[in-house]
Amino acid sequence: MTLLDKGDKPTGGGRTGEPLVVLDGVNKWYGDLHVLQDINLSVREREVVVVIGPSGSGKSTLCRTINRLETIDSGSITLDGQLLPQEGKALANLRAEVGMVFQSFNLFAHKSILENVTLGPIKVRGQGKAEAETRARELLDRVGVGHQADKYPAQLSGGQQQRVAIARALAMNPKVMLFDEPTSALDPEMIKEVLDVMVDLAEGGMTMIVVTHEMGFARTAADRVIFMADGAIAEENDPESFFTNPQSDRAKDFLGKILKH
Ligand SMILES: Nc1ncnc2c1ncn2[C@@H]1O[C@H](COP(=O)(O)OP(=O)(O)OP(=O)(O)O)[C@@H](O)[C@H]1O
Repeated sequence: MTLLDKGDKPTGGGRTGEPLVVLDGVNKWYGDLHVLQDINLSVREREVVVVIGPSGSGKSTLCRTINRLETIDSGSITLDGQLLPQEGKALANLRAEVGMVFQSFNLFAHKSILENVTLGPIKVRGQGKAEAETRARELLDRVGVGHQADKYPAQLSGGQQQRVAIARALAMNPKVMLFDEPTSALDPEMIKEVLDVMVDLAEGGMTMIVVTHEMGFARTAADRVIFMADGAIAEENDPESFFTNPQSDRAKDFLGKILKH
């Protein structure tokens, strides 16, 4: 079973559709550090883009600019043709359309699992409680934690909490899901359960941008791998070509190190 049937997504012939998230000449500085350097990136509907690169290369910052957790200094970012708003209600609505899953699960400790998932739909989307709860239970079932709905985050394993975080993002019916190292804080046996949910999402046609060190996921689920170095997109390719024939010395060096582990 997939979390989203292909039929739920617009069809465009082939696996991917129209450009959905478009970054055009995006630059960002932290003081003197040019953390994002002229980023041009177009992610299409239903495309799964995996972003890899050395520590400090700007991967998280890239994700955070896409849902405006960070502002940019120049260039533009559009979602479905709309410029990303900077503030106010429009920004809250935008965040609802861009689901984000972080390394740390960021669940509300004093709310039940069910409440964690219904909060956004009720507060931001204006859904009724009953409708939000029905949808939340459905999503929690689908990520395999439906039986934990009445518990609190501390009573769940890390892998279970991360699956709740994914359900919480999906409850807002996002157009795109961003994952920033979603398995980095997990014990090895829990990594697979989270990756399985992500593969399921990818197969279901969700548009995804995933920062990860899980090269198995990149090889099997990605349509495209982007290699970042020093704040720039140094190289991009389909996974097969990227992993078998990286072009730049930086990418070769990076893969040499990461694939040894
Ligand atoms: N709020 C901030 N203020 C100043 N510098 C920052 C800030 N956030 C990140 N940086 C710096 O920006 C650079 C890019 O950071 P970023 O977290 O985007 O990299 P990354 O590729 O995701 O790294 P990692 O794989 O280690 O998470 C780093 O040098 C980091 O120290």
